[in-house]
Amino acid sequence: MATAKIKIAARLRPRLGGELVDDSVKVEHPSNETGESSSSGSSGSIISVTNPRDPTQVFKFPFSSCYDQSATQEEIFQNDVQPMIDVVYSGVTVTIFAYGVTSSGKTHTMQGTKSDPGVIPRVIRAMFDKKSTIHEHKVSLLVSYMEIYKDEVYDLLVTRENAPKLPVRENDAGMVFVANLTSEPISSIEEFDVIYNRATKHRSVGSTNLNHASSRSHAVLTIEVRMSDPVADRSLIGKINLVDLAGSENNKLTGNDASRMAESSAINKSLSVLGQVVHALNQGASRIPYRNSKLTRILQDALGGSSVGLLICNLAPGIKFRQDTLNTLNFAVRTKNVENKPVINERDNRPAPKPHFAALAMQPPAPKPAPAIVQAISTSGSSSSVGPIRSRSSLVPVSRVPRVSSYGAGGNGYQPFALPGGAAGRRVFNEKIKEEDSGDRSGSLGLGMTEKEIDERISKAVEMEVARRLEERERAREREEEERRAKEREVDLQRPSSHAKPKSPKKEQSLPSGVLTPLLKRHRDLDDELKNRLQELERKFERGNKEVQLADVLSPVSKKKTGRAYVALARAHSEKGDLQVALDLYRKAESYVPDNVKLKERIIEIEWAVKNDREFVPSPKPPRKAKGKKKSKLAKEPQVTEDDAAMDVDDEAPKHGHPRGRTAEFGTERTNTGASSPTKGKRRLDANQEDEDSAETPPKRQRRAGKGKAIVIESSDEEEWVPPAPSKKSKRAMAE
Ligand SMILES: Nc1ncnc2c1ncn2[C@@H]1O[C@H](COP(=O)(O)OP(=O)(O)OP(=O)(O)O)[C@@H](O)[C@H]1O
Repeated sequence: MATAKIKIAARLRPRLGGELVDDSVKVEHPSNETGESSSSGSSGSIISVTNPRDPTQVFKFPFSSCYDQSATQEEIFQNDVQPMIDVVYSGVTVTIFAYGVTSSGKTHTMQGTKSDPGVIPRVIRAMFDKKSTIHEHKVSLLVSYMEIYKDEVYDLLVTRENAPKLPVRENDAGMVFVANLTSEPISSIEEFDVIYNRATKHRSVGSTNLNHASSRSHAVLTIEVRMSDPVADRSLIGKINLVDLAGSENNKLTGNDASRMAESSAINKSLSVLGQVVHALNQGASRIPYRNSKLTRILQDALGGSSVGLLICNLAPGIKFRQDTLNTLNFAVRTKNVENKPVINERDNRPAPKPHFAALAMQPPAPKPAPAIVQAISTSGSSSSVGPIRSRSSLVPVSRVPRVSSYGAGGNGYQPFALPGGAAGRRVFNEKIKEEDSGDRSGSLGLGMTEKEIDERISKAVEMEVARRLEERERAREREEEERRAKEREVDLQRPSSHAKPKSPKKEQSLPSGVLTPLLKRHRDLDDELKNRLQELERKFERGNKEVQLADVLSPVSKKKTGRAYVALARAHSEKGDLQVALDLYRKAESYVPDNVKLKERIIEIEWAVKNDREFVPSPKPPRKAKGKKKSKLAKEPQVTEDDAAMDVDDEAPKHGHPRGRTAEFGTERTNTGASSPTKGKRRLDANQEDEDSAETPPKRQRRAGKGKAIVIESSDEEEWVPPAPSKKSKRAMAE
């Protein structure tokens, strides 16, 4: 199947009033034969940025289209967007997204102004122009518009008061869609304008120091074209997703207040996941973290999926934004290597014979690869014969009726990013949709079932599956137990009679009744306990698995930071007495710093306290009692509490030296000792202590921590470890 790389266009916006003039970011065009530099958007252009650390050095970023301050909206549209319209009309999904730091001109590029319209109004005009040239098919256009605000999806076509948070779902073919998003038919540009202007007012916009009308959400406008061929009884569905991302924000510059900060953090987080997704795709990772944010989940098809992509990188000029410009350009460089496998989205509308229910489990035929036109606009030009499009199998049993968009059914369950694919497998569903049209089932997903019913079915299926697996495991465990008992019996029988224990079969038979009852009860109790443990293990595994998957994609430094954050939270809960919550948080921390021995010890201690319903008091380590020279040597060492040791999750700190400045982030907080330690009531979380520990000899370690801790684990009554008084003999030896 043909592949198409995401095309990149970079656009440097003009200086705004009050911005300083400098040349730190420039667009350079190649010169033609007459020595004049060619126009914006011509191939061979580069963006050059001076190195913030060394002004003599310049970073150069070549992209297929680079637009300078003088570039017009029309130029960008003609060069990069117009060719996509034919792709959409060939039944392929196209995604165009504007990316860049706040105030870099994303909204200006995508939306523009009345006097200087941007990509969106131009696309609409081009879509209607193209429509008017098609006579052999019945063509209809539909619009849907959503925003992702603080990681929740809202429909912009309904008023905000009526707009619930919309769930993001995945159909059986692995395509992601936003459930219950409305889509309205549009028959003219004027009609679109009315809908769009009304919807744009619903979008979350706020003022920051950098942009008085800053987008606080990611907005996705989708125009869908449905072309039905009445002769062949099939239809093609093309889509164009126009995405105006919110800009990444440096909060030192934005001057955001608390509520803006919350928005900003959601924006930055989703953009950071976007970066991780692109990185993982470039690395060929087995797991791409699409699910870590709604934005990436919704853009899944555009990133490594089956749509054709164009990324417009918006850049703000000047030194003030230079670091952001470099970040944006680095993101663009990585995105340019992402390969998609575009497919034609075709439907067969012929009615199918009533199927046997087993046919519902049938895999839909592989979608057709995209036509040559996609190749023409692809910058990669690479093509390979890899298998059918990426499609993940559903977790739900195959007999479940797959969900499809309510094509022609009033908009519920509309799939802006889904490619429902081929023909025969879908006939069944089309028929069901028709059946549903005649009935009145509001909230139905086009299958004669309401969403609630489908959800119930899913949870039932999942419950049954879990019950089945547990039962299977239980049976396997019983079998093992039975085998073990049989072996034991065999060994007993083979034992020579001289060594025979009183537990001979004869004796067992002669056991008085009543003796067995408590034994059987105990066996049942053990059985129950085992079952509980199994369930707990299963829960732990699932929980751990999620964290481990997340930890997989983080850098070592981020892992440690996350681990520390969890430890700090856990400690706060432990101090409040929320031991179960604290325990969960410590376990989460462990997923990020799995090798931290002290953390493991802490987990064991709290597990013990929770299990035995005891209070958990992280006791301070008693001051060391030493005499003579030894005492003065020890007195110089910083006193570290037991609690410190367990919290220490940073193992990268230097072996010697003092707490570093950065440890203040998670590394300093009040001790509960009030001891006159050199940390003056602050607790260190750096690695010095751990390193010192590991340098100690085993007996010394045992004396210092192991022995005291072991007592705490074994018995909560003996929390303090007091060194034993030296014997007379050792006193004599010391005196000598
Ligand atoms: N090419 C351009 N020509 C003229 N003005 C521009 C251009 N690009 C951006 N601007 C102006 O710069 C300001 C910021 O642009 P815009 O709101 O589009 O940024 P943004 O990247 O969408 O910001 P945010 O992420 O905060 O929403 C606006 O006043 C806009 O009119």
